[in-house]
Amino acid sequence: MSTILVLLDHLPTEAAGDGPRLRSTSAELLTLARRLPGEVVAAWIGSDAQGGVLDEVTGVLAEQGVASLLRVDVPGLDHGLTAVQVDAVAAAVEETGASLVLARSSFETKELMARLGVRTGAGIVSDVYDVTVDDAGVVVGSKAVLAGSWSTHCAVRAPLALVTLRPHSILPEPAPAPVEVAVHDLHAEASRAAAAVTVLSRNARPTSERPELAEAEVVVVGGRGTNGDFGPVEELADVLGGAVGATRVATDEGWIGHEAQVGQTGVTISPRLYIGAGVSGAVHHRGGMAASVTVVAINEDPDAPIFEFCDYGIVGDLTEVLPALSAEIRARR
Ligand SMILES: Cc1cc2nc3c(=O)[nH]c(=O)nc-3n(C[C@H](O)[C@H](O)[C@H](O)COP(=O)(O)OP(=O)(O)OC[C@H]3O[C@@H](n4cnc5c(N)ncnc54)[C@H](O)[C@@H]3O)c2cc1C
Repeated sequence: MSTILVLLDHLPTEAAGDGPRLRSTSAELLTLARRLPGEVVAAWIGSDAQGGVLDEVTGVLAEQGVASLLRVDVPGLDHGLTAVQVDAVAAAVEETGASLVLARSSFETKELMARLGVRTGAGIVSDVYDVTVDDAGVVVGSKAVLAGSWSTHCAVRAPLALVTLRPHSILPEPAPAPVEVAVHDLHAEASRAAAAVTVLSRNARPTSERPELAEAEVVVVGGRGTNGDFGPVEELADVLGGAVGATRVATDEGWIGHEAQVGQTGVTISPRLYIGAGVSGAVHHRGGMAASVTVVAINEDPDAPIFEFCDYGIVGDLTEVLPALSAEIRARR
C-alpha cells in the first residue's frame, strides 16, 4: 500500500502567540489525503511539537482519522530554512516510502517542493484544487490555469509526486470515527547546503489582527475605485473577519502596502469569499484570485469586466455600498 505524506502547516511559535499553531489548511490537506488510496502519515518539521502543541496536533489528527505523526528534525539547524526543510522531508519520504507528498501552496512550499524534486527526481504539480489517484496508481493534480478559464489535469509519471494544494479548495471533514495517534521521531541528516547556512538574526514580520492574505477565508479587495480611501474596505473586512487586499493600481499609488497586492505579480489567493470593490477585473488581477470560491463585485460601471466572471454583482458606488453592507451584517448578528 502506498503512503501519502502530509506536511502539516504550522505557524512559527512567535506568530501563533497564544493561539493554535496549526493552520486550518492542515485539516484540508488531511481530508484530501484521507480520500486517496493509501496510508496517511502527517509530518511535523521541527522538534517543537511538544506539550500543548503536541496535544493540539494529535487532536486534529485524531479527528481527521490520521493515526500516524512523524516529527522530523534536523538536529542543531534552523527549520525555517528551506534547505533544512528539504533534508527533513527527503528523510521522511525515505522513511515512509511515500509516493505522494502533499503541502499547502505557498511561495515557501513551492520552493521546498522544487528543491526536493531536483533531489529526488519527483514530479511536481503546484497550486492544485484537487488530487485523484487513478486505477494504475498515477497521481493526478487538477489546477485552474489562464486566469481560471481552463482546468488542467496533470498526471505525475515519476514514482514520487509532490503536490501543493491551494488553501480553501477542500472543505475539511472529520473522519467517521476518531483514531488513536502514534507519534514517531525521525532525525534527518543535514546536507552540505543546509549546514552551510547560519541564521544570525530574524526580524518578525509586523503582525495584524487580520488573517494572512494568502490563507484568509474572506478577502475584501479595494481597487482604483476607492480613490485612496481604504477605510470602507477595511471596515467590511473586519466585520467579516477577513483580510484586506488591493489591486496593483492601489499599491502603486501607495494607498496600501505592496504586500496587499493580489494578482499575477502579487499574492495568489483562493478564499471562500472574495469581494472586489472598485476593481475592474483586469486579467493580471484575475490571475491571482480566479480560484476564489464565491466572487462578489461592487463597481459603478455595469460594463466592468469583473461582472463577466463574478457570482454576485452590485452596480453602485462603493462609498455607499460598502458601509451599507457592513452595517447590515452587523445588524444581523
Ligand atoms: C505585467 C503586469 C502585471 C500586473 N500584475 C498585476 C497584479 O498582480 N495585480 C493587479 O491587480 N494588477 C496587476 N496589473 C495591472 C492590471 O493590468 C490592472 O491595471 C489593474 O489590476 C487595474 O486595477 P483596478 O481594477 O484597481 O483599476 P481600474 O482598471 O482602473 O478599475 C477601477 C474600477 O473601479 C470602478 N470604480 C471607480 N470609482 C468607483 C466607485 N466610486 N465605486 C465603485 N466602482 C468604482 C471603475 O468603474 C473601474 O471598473 C499588472 C499589469 C501588468 C502589465
